[in-house]
Amino acid sequence: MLQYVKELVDRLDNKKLEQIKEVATSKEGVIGITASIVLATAYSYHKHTTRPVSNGSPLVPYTFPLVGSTMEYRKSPEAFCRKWHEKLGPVFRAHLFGKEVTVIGGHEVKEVFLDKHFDFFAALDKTFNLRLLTGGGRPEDFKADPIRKIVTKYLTPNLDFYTDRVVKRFQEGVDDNLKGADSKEFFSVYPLVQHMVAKASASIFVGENLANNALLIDSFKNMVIDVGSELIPIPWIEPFPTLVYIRMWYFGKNAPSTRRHKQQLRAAIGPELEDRIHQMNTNPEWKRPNDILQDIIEKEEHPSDIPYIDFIITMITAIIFASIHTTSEAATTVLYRILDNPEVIEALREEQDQVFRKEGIDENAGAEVFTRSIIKQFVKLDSVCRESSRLKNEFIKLPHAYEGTTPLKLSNGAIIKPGEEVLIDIWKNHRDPEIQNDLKDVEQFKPFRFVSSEKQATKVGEDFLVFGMGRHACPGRWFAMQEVETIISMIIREYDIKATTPVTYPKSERGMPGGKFRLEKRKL
Ligand code: HEM
Repeated sequence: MLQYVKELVDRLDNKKLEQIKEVATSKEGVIGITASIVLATAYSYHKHTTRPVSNGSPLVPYTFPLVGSTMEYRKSPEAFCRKWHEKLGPVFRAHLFGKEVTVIGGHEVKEVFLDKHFDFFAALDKTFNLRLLTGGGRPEDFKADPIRKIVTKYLTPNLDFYTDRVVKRFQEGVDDNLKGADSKEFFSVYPLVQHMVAKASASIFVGENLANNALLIDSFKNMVIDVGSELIPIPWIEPFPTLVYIRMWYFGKNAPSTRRHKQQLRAAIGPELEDRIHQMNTNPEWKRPNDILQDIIEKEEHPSDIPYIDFIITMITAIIFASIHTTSEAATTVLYRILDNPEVIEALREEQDQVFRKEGIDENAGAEVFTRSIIKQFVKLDSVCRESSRLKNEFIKLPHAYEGTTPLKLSNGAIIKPGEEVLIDIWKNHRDPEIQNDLKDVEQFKPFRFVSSEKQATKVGEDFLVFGMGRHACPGRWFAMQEVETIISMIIREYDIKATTPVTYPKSERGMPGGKFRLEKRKL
């Protein structure tokens, strides 16, 4: 029945969805939805008695249908992963987030990441559909492929070229926060690095001029957080894809924060776009700005059936969603590890001095020395970044939808049916000594363990899944890690940093490390 309703909603246009909203919020609608939920629950309860095996995989037993094992997982994802891996092995079935799914860890993750029939974005769309959430664009414009192409063609090959402006904007980001003071205690790392990342990324994505626009920077920083905070999972909705879908659409249509960000992006990018097109058409002397926006204008075809500005805003929105929060969170994770292990700071400063001496760089030089080729020589720093990311609170995530047309049998016997989703168990692979190539003390943070191992922080594999793996592995990872490593390099070179309260690490799947810290200009 629910599948039928889902298909119905998929075929509806916005006007009809408005009508559904009216019905859903009426008294009769509420009674109808409640009755459907009760009926579906009863049906599901009847169907799901505790079975030892499901679709060829051992099944995590659960008592209550619909809820399944979600509560057990959310109470302590780590305990859940540990317990069920020990009992059931690297691949098992579990009723999580509203449905039975196959959870895949161990070497078998390759069978998902390397199979072209598995699609991360198709699965993500069901719980985080960017088009619905931002209330704009056409379904095909919010796909990964065009964004992947833009990142791969225009961003990654030009990272060296962009170094100067990145460093300048990082510096500005710190100055904005210190407001002329030499020292300040911060409540948390995230807002500081998020501001730095947003400014530097904006200067590359939409250009130097727009990176000075405070409202646009506000959207770069807060769009993802505002949308994400509206989507805190509601356990009673999760089992009903149609309700999840309506919730996203309703939020995208009506939430004041969505409207604000859409308006801010349009108000900033619209006039800039008009001006650039005017200049390109009329002024042969015009100096072409070097940024991703200009690359898109000149080299990307735009669909003729949507206004040009909508196309551009859709692209920029998708890039913002992929890049700003992810990179800021990564930098936050690394910086807290360093604050928690202050001896690392001295080792990293020594590494900088050694590289500077080798390259004949004056030891009093400013942050502009952190070019890509210099950053690449900071192997200790890179190891700290990989190790911090390996131990991050990543548990069971990265849903992948199986888009093959016939059932697929994994090597362990698990059957994946067309249309089903699998989830990846990052926690297991990041802590399994065998997968980790016989690393010792896998639970411990050992900052320099990857120094001589050819395992850079951007090197994906079954032992490092932060950026996914295979042909859809994150194409922005070189840019992201360069930003993270430049931020850390700059901060430790120019400031003394010290945790002023104990660093805390989240035990749940949401959240980041926390704790206050002090930044103080170094007296060299
Ligand atoms: C530390 C920061 C980042 C993390 C942790 C991260 C993580 C990920 C992950 C897990 C995926 C899915 C991979 C898969 O399906 O196997 C992904 C895909 C993607 N990421 Fe990132 N990402 C980061 C930064 C960025 C940046 C800075 C950009 C762009 C400038 C970016 C653009 C993309 C795109 C376009 C895809 C889709 C690739 C495809 O499906 O072909 N990411 N990212």
